[in-house]
Amino acid sequence: MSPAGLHLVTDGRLRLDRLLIVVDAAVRAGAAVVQVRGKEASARELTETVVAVSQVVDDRAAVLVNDRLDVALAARHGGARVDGVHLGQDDLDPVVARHLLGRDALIGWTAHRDAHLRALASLPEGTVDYLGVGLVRPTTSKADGPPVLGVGGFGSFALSTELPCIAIGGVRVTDVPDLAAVGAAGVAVVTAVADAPDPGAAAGGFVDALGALR
Ligand SMILES: Cc1ncc(COP(=O)(O)OP(=O)(O)O)c(N)n1
Ligand SMILES: Cc1nc(C(=O)O)sc1CCOP(=O)(O)O
Ligand SMILES: [Mg+2]
Repeated sequence: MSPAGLHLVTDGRLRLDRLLIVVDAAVRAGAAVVQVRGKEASARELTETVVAVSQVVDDRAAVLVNDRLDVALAARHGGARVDGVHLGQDDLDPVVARHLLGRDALIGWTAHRDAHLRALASLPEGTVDYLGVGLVRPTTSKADGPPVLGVGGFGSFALSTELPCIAIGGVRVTDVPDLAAVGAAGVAVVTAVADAPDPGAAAGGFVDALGALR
């Protein structure tokens, strides 16, 4: 399963009915990955959201769970197709996630410092499939986010790893050509799609911009 393309990261502020409309529009437009993120949700609420997202997505995109390996496993146990997880540096060990989710799962890890690359190098080969690297620009979607790298900082980081790097943090559709030119395999967005007047059109803009550069 390839991590390349547009990742829609869901906006935990949205009600479930609106969230599913945004997910459906983004996937219809060609988003490759939907990452379900709900920082305030209980494990049970987040599992219900993952199951509902998985039903809407069907086989049109990969479904990942942000942070919560337990939720990914619970949703799978309930019969939902969950393809993997996106883990941060403070989340469960990706080695444990790989062990529990299996060889075919898609596992992403957040990285934006040299120390993260050293930690990556200490993992068994094949543990992590891609890196989420940001911030590209300031964002209102993550409290206490990491420092802004800008496109140049993202590019330097991407050069120092062989794993595909997904750019995140305030990414706009007009950033895509520059990000792709410095090595982005894809981009992950919350606001640029969820807050757009027409989320499907916004997602389609990203998909077209990424596709035009392949
Ligand atoms: C694609 C992608 N990249 C990075 C992140 C950030 O993950 P994390 O550091 O765990 O921060 P939270 O999303 O948990 O606030 C991501 N979610 N997706
Ligand atoms: C969830 C998340 N993680 C980031 C990181 O850099 O680790 S930035 C981010 C939020 C991205 O949302 P938007 O597209 O609205 O800026
Ligand atoms: Mg996290």
